[in-house]
Amino acid sequence: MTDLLAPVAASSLAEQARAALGKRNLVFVGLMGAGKSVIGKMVAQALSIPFVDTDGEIEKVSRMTIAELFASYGEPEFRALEARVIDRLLKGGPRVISTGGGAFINDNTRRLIKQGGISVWLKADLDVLWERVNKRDHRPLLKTENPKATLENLMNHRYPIYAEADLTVYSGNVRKETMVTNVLSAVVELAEKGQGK
Ligand SMILES: Nc1ncnc2c1ncn2[C@@H]1O[C@H](COP(=O)(O)OP(=O)(O)OP(=O)(O)O)[C@@H](O)[C@H]1O
Ligand SMILES: O=C(O)C1=C[C@@H](O)[C@@H](O)[C@H](O)C1
Ligand SMILES: [Mg+2]
Repeated sequence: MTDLLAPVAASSLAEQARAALGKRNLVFVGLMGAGKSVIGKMVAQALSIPFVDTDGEIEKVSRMTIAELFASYGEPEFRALEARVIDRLLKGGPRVISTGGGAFINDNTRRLIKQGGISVWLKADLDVLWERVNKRDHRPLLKTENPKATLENLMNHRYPIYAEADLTVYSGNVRKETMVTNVLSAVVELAEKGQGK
């Protein structure tokens, strides 16, 4: 009997989260490998609202890969373009927006996100992140002699800033579906606390 009831409970959580969100965007932030793209897309499906990944959108508008953008124009230009793209995307809510790892660290972009949506930090430990990112080598910031140490330095610098997000959801070695449930529950809880902005 419990199994038969489970899908009803799951769909009502998504409905509650969707109602709590209203016209606002749900914006995923966090370090490379935290799961912003993959979990963001699944959360958007659960909420039946559009999903957009800012790295993908930047690559689309520039017709270049992120690695090419960094190589040709440098990080400051990339951050300026990222801020413009995010500003535009935030204006079309409700959406789930998964940002690149450095977006929320940029003061201008963080201010835009705080104004334009509910932010969710997917927080993960170094070993979990490393396990996920070391399988591919397309991330320009990790093209260093010791990429794991670079990732750790980024964590030390960025975690206090990601902590400014409205919600923090721990992204450990749990199933992706569990992550989706945890995110939806956090959105509902935020609204229940009356802090849903
Ligand atoms: N909970 C999870 N369980 C298993 N694998 C996961 C989980 N979350 C993410 N992954 C995997 O980790 C990898 C990195 O995830 P993803 O690309 O979503 O990270 P990201 O936060 O978007 O990183 P980036 O900032 O580089 O875009 C992917 O292969 C994804 O399938
Ligand atoms: O953490 C970062 O600063 C980055 C993460 C990626 O998502 C890309 O946005 C880019 O590689 C920079
Ligand atoms: Mg991503």
